[in-house]
Amino acid sequence: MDSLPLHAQLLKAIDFAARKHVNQRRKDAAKTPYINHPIGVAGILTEEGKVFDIQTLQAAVLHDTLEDTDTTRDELVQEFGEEVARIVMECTDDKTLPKQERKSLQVKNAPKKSLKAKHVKLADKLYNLRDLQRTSPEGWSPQRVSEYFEWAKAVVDGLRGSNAYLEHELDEVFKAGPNKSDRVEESQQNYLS
Ligand SMILES: Nc1nc2c(ncn2[C@@H]2O[C@H](COP(=O)(O)OP(=O)(O)O)[C@@H](OP(=O)(O)OP(=O)(O)O)[C@H]2O)c(=O)[nH]1
Ligand SMILES: [Mn+2]
Repeated sequence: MDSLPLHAQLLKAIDFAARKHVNQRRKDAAKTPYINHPIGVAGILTEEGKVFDIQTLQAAVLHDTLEDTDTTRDELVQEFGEEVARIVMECTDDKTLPKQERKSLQVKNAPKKSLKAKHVKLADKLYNLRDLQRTSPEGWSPQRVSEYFEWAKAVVDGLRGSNAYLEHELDEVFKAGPNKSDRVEESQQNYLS
């Protein structure tokens, strides 16, 4: 594994995640393939966070495999080594817990995460919040979207001090709030009328 060039190590993670998420879709009306999300999270890390560490990028691509597919920790250790497996574990919620408890544990545990896991978590939240600004998942009320923003802000506050670029982008998202796309549409309508 370590003998592969870095770009091949990253491709291996992308291929692994794509096969694991193959039958999953995002919750948007267009049913976007789920894999767009982990790849986008890794893209945010390089293009906006200036994070180029290979283990962090592999973990970003793999970050939802333990939580949302049949992937095991051992499999990640075998394929990608202990450090990548550890970062993915740090980004994984215990789905056997009730949802409210999972959500409060994310807030409570955010400051205790390793720097690499904090980077992945910041990029994950940034992707999901922008996705919410773009369109609501099917069945989500405006109140549920606002609550997600409020909760995500509490998690992000616990991750601060780890990447100024990502934190700045998140501040912009929080400043605009959940209805950004509505306002853009309105202003475009005004402009056209
Ligand atoms: N905004 C948005 N999110 C979607 C969409 N499709 C799937 N998701 C996923 O849904 C999760 C947020 O929804 P919730 O109802 O709060 O959480 P849950 O799925 O864990 O119960 C995120 O999980 P996560 O990545 O594990 O992150 P986290 O929010 O749990 O930290 C996000 O990736 C979509 O179309 N838009
Ligand atoms: Mn995610």
